[in-house]
Amino acid sequence: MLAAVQKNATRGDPRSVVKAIDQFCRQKEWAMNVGDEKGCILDSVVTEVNPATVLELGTYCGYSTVRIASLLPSNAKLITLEFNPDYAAIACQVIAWAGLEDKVQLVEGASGDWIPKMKEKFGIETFDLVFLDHWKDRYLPDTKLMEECGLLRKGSILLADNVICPGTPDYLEYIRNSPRYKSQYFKSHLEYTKVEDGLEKSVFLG
Ligand SMILES: O=C(NCCCCCn1ccnc1)c1cc(-c2ccc(F)cc2)cc(O)c1O
Ligand SMILES: [Mg+2]
Repeated sequence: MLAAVQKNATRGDPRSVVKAIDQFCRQKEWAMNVGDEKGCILDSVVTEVNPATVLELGTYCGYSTVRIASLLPSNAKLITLEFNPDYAAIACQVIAWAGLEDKVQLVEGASGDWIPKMKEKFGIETFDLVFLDHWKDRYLPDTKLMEECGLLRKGSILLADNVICPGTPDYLEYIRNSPRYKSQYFKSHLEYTKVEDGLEKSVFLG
């Protein structure tokens, strides 16, 4: 995938990086990027929220990192957490090829360890937008942890990938029944397939 980006995408052109990855995943080898269809929904939410601070849980190869960072205002900060060192190493190069390294802080490690350190390590007060795309059984515990750490403010937006496939049943049940969130489901498809999947957008009400 990285070779395809370096061969087919223009340095410093995030859209060409996104296009090169989508082309590779459609023609050569499926990969678990959020993809072009759900990516458009992600783009519209990022544009609407116009966030100054973003947390991405699950960098993988940096596809959604590039999509989000390319839409951020110049002073905005995107912190992206990746547990797998091999994914992180690729993502770092993909983000650099897109020319977005100044907007992105790629952190390697476990979300459960890093979320409590966000304020002290990165000077973050609260996140305007959180994109959840990591282990599906971590969406719920990490959301509760963000609440406990005071990282969400009235109006913070959580956008969760894969709520249907592979699925995040405990997270959906919690977020849709909690009086502290207002949720909306965006029906779509699993990246590069016809299988149903979707994004759940939730506003923290404080
Ligand atoms: O597992 C996924 N993502 C997490 C990857 C590891 C995250 C590591 N990490 C990062 C930070 N903390 C922990 C994922 C899976 C699929 C999928 C769907 C159908 C299928 F048949 C196979 C796979 C589709 C996605 O869109 C996904 O996001
Ligand atoms: Mg995903």
